Amino acid sequence: MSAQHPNPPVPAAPAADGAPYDALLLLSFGGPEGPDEVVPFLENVTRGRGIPRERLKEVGRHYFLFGGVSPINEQNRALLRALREDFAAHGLDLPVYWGNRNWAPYLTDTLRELVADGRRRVLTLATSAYASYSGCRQYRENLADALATLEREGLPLPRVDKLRHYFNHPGFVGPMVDATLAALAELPEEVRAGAHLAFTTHSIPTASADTSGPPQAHTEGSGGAYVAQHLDVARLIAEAVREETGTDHPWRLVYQSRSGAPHIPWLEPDICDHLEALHGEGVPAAVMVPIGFVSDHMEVKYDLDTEATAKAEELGLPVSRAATVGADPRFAAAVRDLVLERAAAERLAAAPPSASHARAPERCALGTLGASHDVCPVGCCPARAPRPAAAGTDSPYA
Ligand SMILES: CC1=C(CCC(=O)O)c2cc3nc(cc4[nH]c(cc5[nH]c(cc1n2)c(C)c5CCC(=O)O)c(CCC(=O)O)c4C)C(CCC(=O)O)=C3C
Ligand SMILES: [Fe+2]
Repeated sequence: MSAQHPNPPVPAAPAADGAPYDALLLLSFGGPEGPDEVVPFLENVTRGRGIPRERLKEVGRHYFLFGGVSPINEQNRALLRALREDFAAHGLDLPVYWGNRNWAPYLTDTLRELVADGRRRVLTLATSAYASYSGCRQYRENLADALATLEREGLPLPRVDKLRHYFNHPGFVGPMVDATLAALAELPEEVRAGAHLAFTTHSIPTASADTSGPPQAHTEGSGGAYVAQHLDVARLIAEAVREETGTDHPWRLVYQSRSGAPHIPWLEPDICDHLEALHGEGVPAAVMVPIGFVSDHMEVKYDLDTEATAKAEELGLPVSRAATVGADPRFAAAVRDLVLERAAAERLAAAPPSASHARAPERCALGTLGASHDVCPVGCCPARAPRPAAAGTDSPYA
């Protein structure tokens, strides 16, 4: 076609260049989509993780309250659509695939499909914005496991990379600022000005928080990169809200969704204890802002909208809850920006020193921490029992 055309038409704007990548992989947690799927899903999640039986029964009950359906898969389908629309609208010709850690579509099946389609260079977007074992390295372990399966099956192995942490990207923070303003507006007017902001994220064992991020950030009792990154986002949102409303809403980073044995220390305070403390201090209202999550999945729908909201009602404390970014077009645009940034960085790394066309990409980031590393170094967010992890310096795969 175009090879025979004497004068191929020049595109009006240069197409966005995703090379060397030939696929984006949306990698997420997965969730059940019916009552029969709840128990097998929870077995997948908790295999070998030492979660008490009682806690499992309790968490199963949360899913059954919602008909056995987690909202997370539908939310990922919406994000897929948003990404594909955004890429198409901006000339980024990169197919987007989706695979999960704990439920269908399973990551291993997605990787098989991807190589069958001829894809060999994959960039991964995990639905967790921050550094932690659960939110980063565990996904890298899942990638290594899936690659090991493909290898056993004699399939070609794609090279798999992972996008940097995006907690401080303006396309992630911006929608949360708007959501916080909207949640403030939902509070009764007479308590609004005095409302506190309760930024929430998933609690993790303090030992795991202290070793989150690259090794140089590992100090006992510090909370590591996990806590530092959340504090930076919380501060950014609180400042933007003050600029917008003219009111200085006091804020705190708190935690939710604790599991594990009671004698093991996890990050505190819990959102419910925090609401009780606020009420005790005479604070008139609170906004819960789940900055730790990318969509309004079960941890948000149950732990905040059901449990914490019931607690607030019992106290007589007016509360509202800010939406997560979900499939916001600004988030989809942020992913495109991160893909193009990483693709440019990979082209630069592969270019001979004399190549003048390869330029260092701009790395967009708000706050005090700067843009995160592209490739997790050795010892980043270590597991209790070391296992192979892909898409890092210590990856057994190229
Ligand atoms: C940091 C973090 C994120 C945020 C980053 C990310 O998004 O990845 C996250 C997300 C999620 N966690 C989820 C569900 C669960 N997490 C559990 C257990 C655990 N999570 C942990 C941490 C995190 N979890 C930890 C340290 C455990 C203890 C056991 C272990 O070390 O693995 C359990 C077992 C039962 C329980 O104890 O709660 C369930 C069912 C869902 C799906 C929701 C839905 O279905 O809509 C999502 C998005
Ligand atoms: Fe979790």
